[in-house]
Amino acid sequence: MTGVTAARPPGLIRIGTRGSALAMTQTGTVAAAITEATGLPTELVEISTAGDRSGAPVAQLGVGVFVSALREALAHKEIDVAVHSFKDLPTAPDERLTIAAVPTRADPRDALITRDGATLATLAQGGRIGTGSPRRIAQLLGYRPDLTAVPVRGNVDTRLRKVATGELDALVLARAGLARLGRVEEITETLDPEVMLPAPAQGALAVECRVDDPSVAKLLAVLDDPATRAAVTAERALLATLEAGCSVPVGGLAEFTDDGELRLRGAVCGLDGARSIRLGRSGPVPTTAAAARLGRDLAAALLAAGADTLLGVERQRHVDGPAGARGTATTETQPAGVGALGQRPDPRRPGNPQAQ
Ligand SMILES: NCc1[nH]cc(CCC(=O)O)c1CC(=O)O
Repeated sequence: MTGVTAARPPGLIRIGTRGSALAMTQTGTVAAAITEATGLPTELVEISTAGDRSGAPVAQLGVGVFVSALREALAHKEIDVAVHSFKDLPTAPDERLTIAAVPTRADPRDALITRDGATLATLAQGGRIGTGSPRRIAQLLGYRPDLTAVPVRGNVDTRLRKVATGELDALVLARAGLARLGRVEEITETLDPEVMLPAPAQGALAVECRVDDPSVAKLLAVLDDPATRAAVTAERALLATLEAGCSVPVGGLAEFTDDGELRLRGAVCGLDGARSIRLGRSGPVPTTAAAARLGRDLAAALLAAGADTLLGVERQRHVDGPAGARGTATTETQPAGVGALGQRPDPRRPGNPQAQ
């Protein structure tokens, strides 16, 4: 890929994507929606990311492994638009870029796949369950301490085959990914967020362009779903304030209630699953700033309830003053022995918990 732009047809929108089946499918959907809404032609540009090239566990590769190469190509004008799984985006903003659209989210929950119809409750004692995600491992062990988590990488087919052949007894994947690949029929159980709180922004896409390209930003705006944007903004503000990336056990899910308020649930887990702190908070979110405040407020409440100890991070307790959001809904703090449980594997993110 080069920065050459001269030869393209007028109006052609170049959309960068990872090459995985999941990424190609979701980017194809966004491309079709752009053409539908604007009449402009699109071209998919496949970009290989560090996360695609390495087979190492994502928790070790660090934040942004599926994203950085796409963002560089976008910033350098090799593409006009980048489509990401929103949950793969680092919380630190890229000042060169803007998320011009957050399309309507798919089902954000996690899904369990087993061979014989077993559910998480009925899986055989001591079963081997495939996931390398610290968030999933912690919550699985919190519910079923007898299970063994086995790290898996690779495409969805490879992973599903490991269940079919008996190498694994079960697998946990995002429902949205399976749905986009047309594989929902493989799902044995869609996990209740009370047991398995999804990753912040799971099931949502981020459609990015350059800040200095307002004409493309304007085109993309038609794809934006304000309700999804509000929910994801709250979840991501929670994550950012907890200074957590995709490699630490933090769950977050925001949903609109019937009376139009946003209800945000958050979970911070010790890595061994023995202890987790779950809290909820809801409030009106007339603006995205209010949604972000809801997320920061819930993060502050979680930190005050012991999440800082659980994450193994020493940090200032100070977070924004009281905000518009009302009420703490739920608190389920599992038994406690306060101690040096989850040693945080990844003390990156220097910076300011207020960032974002
Ligand atoms: N980190 C990998 C990743 N990024 C997005 C998805 C699924 C689709 C989504 O959440 O939008 C997945 C796979 C998984 O977690 O099962």
